[in-house]
Formats: sequence, C-alpha cells, structure tokens
Amino acid sequence: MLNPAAGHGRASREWPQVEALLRASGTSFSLIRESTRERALARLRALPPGPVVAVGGDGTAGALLPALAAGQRPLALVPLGTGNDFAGWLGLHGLGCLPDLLAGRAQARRLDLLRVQWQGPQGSGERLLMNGLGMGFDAQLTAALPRAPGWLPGQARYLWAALGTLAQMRLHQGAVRVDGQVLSSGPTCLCAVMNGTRYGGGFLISPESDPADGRLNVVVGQSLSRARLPAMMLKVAQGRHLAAAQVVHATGQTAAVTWQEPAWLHLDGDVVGEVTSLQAEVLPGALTLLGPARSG
Ligand SMILES: Nc1ncnc2c1ncn2[C@@H]1O[C@H](COP(=O)(O)OP(=O)(O)OP(=O)(O)O)[C@@H](O)[C@H]1O
Repeated sequence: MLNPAAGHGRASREWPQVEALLRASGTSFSLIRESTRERALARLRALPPGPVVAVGGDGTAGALLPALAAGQRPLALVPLGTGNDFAGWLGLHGLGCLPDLLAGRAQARRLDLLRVQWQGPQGSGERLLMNGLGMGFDAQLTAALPRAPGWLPGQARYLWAALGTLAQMRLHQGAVRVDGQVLSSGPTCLCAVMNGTRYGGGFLISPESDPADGRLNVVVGQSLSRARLPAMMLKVAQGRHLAAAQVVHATGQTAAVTWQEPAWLHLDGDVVGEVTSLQAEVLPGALTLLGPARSG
C-alpha cells in the first residue's frame, strides 16, 4: 500500500527503494496506489488475506484498519510520512521492519485499537484508530499544519501551527468521562484520547500510554490561558505535563466526551470537523503488527 501523498511526497520519492527490496527478495506482491483512503481500502478488501505493508505515515496505516482489525491481515509499517508517531513509538524508521519481514524474521505482536464514534453539526461517524485523537486546541492546530512551510521538520511544523493558532484558541465547556466516571467538567482547552504515546511529530501527549495494555488513556488540558500554552507545549514535547495543575488524566476501557458548543476533532492527525459528543472504546489486541526481529 503506497500513499503517494504521505510525507509531502516522501513516500513516492522513496518507493523505488522499497520496490527494489521487494523484487530482490523474490516476494510476489500487489501494489495498491490510490489517491484516496477510501479507494485504497476498497482495493485491499478485494485482495486475499496476507501481510500488508503500509508505505506512508500513520494516516496511511490508519485508513486500512477496517481490513486489518481482528487479525485478518498482519500489518508492517514503512514509516515515510510526516510525523510517523506510532511508528516512532515502535522505534521504526526508514524501511521499518521490511528487511526482517522479507527475510522471514519479523515478529508479530498484538496491539490494541480504538473504536471511535462521534456526533456533530455535520453529522455522525465511526472510525478505528491506531494512535489517538484530539479535540479543541490540538485539533485546531492540526488543521493549520498543511499551511506550515514544507521545509520545517515534524515538531517544528507543529510549533509553527500552534503559535499561528493561539489567537483563535478558545475554551470549550465540556464533560469528559472515563469508564463512566467524571474526569473533568467545565472549561476545557483540549482533550486527547490515546492508544499511542505521541502525536504531532513527537509531542508526548500521553507518556503513560501502552498500546498493548488493553486500555486507552485520556489527557485533558482544562482552563489553560493563551499566555501559558506555549510553556505547556514545551512540557508536552518532553512528556512532563501530566503533573501540571491544569492537566488531568486517566486510563480505562471507554471514554465519553460532550461539548456544549462544537469543538474541532482530529483522528490520527486527520481533521474531520466539529463535534458535540464522542465515545471511544479500546479493542484489546485487535491489530497484529509485524515488527523487527528481537535480539536475544
Ligand atoms: N492509501 C492512501 N492513498 C491516498 N491517500 C491516503 C491513503 N491513506 C491515507 N490517505 C490520506 O492521506 C493523508 C496523509 O497520509 P499520512 O497521514 O500517512 O501522511 P502524513 O500526514 O505525511 O504522515 P503522519 O500521519 O505520520 O504525520 C491521510 O490523512 C489520509 O486521509
């Protein structure tokens, strides 16, 4: 699966190297190269079961989840996107575990997925997620990311978008529940529901997440002021924000969020619009991920 748009064209540029490796190994494969996630998923669903190699970023792999969940097809990541946050958590770079996969040495591990449903002024939806979602300020700045200069690396792009979005930041009145218990209620700057630890090219929004623990993690930034946000973002970059006074967090199996007024939502870095409510549940071990051979 090649997403030509991933990494601002990086996946396309580096595809010949991936293809050469596949051909040199004598592996037979079908190349799916489509312009939208929906068409790519439809092509994959038409193929017989077998390992899937996602050449692109987290969004490329995320788009395929409905055809991968429940162990139907194991997934290998070749992280050539912009942020590559989920792959980064796994310690994967460049060609990922492809050389090990082709040599028959890749190791399979079961990881959790999130199933998310949302409702908003533009309608409702449902999606499976590998990494996580954000509502409020972090979704607003994710929407601004495509306007960031292409030469900026991952985290710098995120900071650029954050500073540009600060003036539009507003607090939303909301309620966040984890396993039915109220975690936060009142003015809210952002709310993240995570399976992985990081987003935005390395921001450790949920440093305590473990995608294999059968649980999701929720992090809420409450009434943070514009003046305090940049300093808080620097803390998030290092994963040192959970102890801050305006931050609450919890772990559980389900999360439910309601907003009095619509708040922006991103799903694995894809901004889907404004929502008034959202429910998330963890699907333990729903994804079989192929990783590098472990030494020892
Ligand atoms: N197979 C596909 N073909 C075309 N477009 C896709 C495909 N899969 C996903 N997309 C769309 O392309 C967008 C960008 O892909 P992706 O997220 O992988 O790259 P990125 O944003 O550069 O990397 P990252 O998410 O790691 O920062 C996705 O948000 C998704 O909507």
